[in-house]
Amino acid sequence: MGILDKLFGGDEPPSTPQFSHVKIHPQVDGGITPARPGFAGGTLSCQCSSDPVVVRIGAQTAHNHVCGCTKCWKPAGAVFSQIAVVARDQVEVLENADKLEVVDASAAIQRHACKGCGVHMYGRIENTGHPFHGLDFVHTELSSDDGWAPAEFAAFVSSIIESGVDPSRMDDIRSRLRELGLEPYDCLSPPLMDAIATHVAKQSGALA
Ligand SMILES: N[C@@H](CCC(=O)N[C@@H](CS)C(=O)NCC(=O)O)C(=O)O
Ligand SMILES: [Zn+2]
Ligand SMILES: [Zn+2]
Repeated sequence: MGILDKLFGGDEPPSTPQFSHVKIHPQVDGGITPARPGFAGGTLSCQCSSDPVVVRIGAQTAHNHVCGCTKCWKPAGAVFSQIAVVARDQVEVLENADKLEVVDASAAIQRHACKGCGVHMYGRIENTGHPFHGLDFVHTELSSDDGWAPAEFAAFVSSIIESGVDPSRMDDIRSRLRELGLEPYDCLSPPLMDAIATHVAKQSGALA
């Protein structure tokens, strides 16, 4: 294929990780930017053009990943969300807190969404017995600051079918995730699943 075909379209789609017709999420589709060493947080803003909700995150996030579940907020057109955790005491609403509402009070993760644009600004676990109590869930793509920890894996991949993705596309989607270095799992990653199981075993007494 000549250079003009490559630039302006030929028969074969380019196959480098930067160019794929399988779209996952805007933060990973063009390749993944590494975290900046020493990065210590920033601010998130919702998508309202006036009076946006602004949230300060006072630390680097951990366990960033793309999530295919139906409950996490996704930007328009994205098949996956991108979500990370940070200690809840590092999350502070700076502006327009009155625009926030909890989308589903019965969910384990209470997602505080903007009533204006629908973006989830943070998800909080209020159940003190939950394995992830103390951690808030945030979408760092809502920040214009550079240096956030990038996605490391893909969670709840099969769940994208529940949003209407044709099951016949799953092989291509899992291949693309692996190409991007995002190992696909149908629940959380093994370290996080082990952490949950350890917590449950300690609560039941099966582990000391
Ligand atoms: N298949 C379900 C999975 C939902 C689910 O379990 N989501 C995970 C990942 S965010 C979770 O921890 N949910 C807890 C919650 O939503 O409160 C769906 O897509 O709705
Ligand atoms: Zn908004
Ligand atoms: Zn999710």
